[in-house]
Amino acid sequence: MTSNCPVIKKCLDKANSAEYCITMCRHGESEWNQKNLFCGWYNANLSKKGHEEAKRAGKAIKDEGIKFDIAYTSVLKRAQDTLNHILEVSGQTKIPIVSTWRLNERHYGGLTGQNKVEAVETFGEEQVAIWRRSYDVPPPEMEPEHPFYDDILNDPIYKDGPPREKFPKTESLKLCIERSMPFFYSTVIPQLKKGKNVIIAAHGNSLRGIVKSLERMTPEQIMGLNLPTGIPFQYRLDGLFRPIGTMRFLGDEETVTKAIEEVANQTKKK
Ligand SMILES: O=C(O)[C@H](O)COP(=O)(O)O
Repeated sequence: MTSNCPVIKKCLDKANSAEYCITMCRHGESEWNQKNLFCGWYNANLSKKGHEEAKRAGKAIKDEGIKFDIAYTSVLKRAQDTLNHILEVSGQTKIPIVSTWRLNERHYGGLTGQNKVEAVETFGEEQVAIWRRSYDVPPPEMEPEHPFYDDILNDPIYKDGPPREKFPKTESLKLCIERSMPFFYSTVIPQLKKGKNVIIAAHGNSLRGIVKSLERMTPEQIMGLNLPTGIPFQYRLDGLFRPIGTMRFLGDEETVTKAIEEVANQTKKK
């Protein structure tokens, strides 16, 4: 794209010249992933397999010689423990880590704690697929009598937010993006602008929201995106933070494809 306007030309030159790289990774398998339960804001542990996945993610980053200046993660331990494994294995435990609820998994509302296959038996495959992968249709709200309502609302990990009056009862991907992307643009992008190497360790849907925003995907396109647990991926970005090419996973294609299919098929009977 070209322009004779000096201001536009300067902007285009900047966009075409600058290049940034950001690494992101969904947490390793959690104990609730292992039980095939909707998890959302419940603070589940990593499973044994999830710890191993996170260590493998660290090895992949170490083998590529990727060095970070700063790391971002959610307030949920499955993402924080994944990040710690990555930084320990790749020998960079001294970098600053910022944890924020804004990078939390999307809140799964009343589905939290439900088995995904049983949810399909109750609500039907199409409805569950819409709740899992659509852009703006949230699952049913988590009501005060929900078995995990108090555990989540009163979890001390939320002492710094969100405020009680804005504490979510459920989230669509759109609502998740509305609290994650302001953080991304106001906090993460400025670090990239300063030439810092950034890693974000977060969750399947909070990362889908970042990918949708970066790639300017339509609601139809984002429906088809599933992210595997514990496999880092990178974007190269131009001066306007638009992706140069698509996401690149740090793993062999067969492993990545199989892991993505497993996520997509979690609602199917084994
Ligand atoms: O929160 C959860 O249940 C999972 O981490 C994401 O689940 P999904 O892949 O069904 O959205």
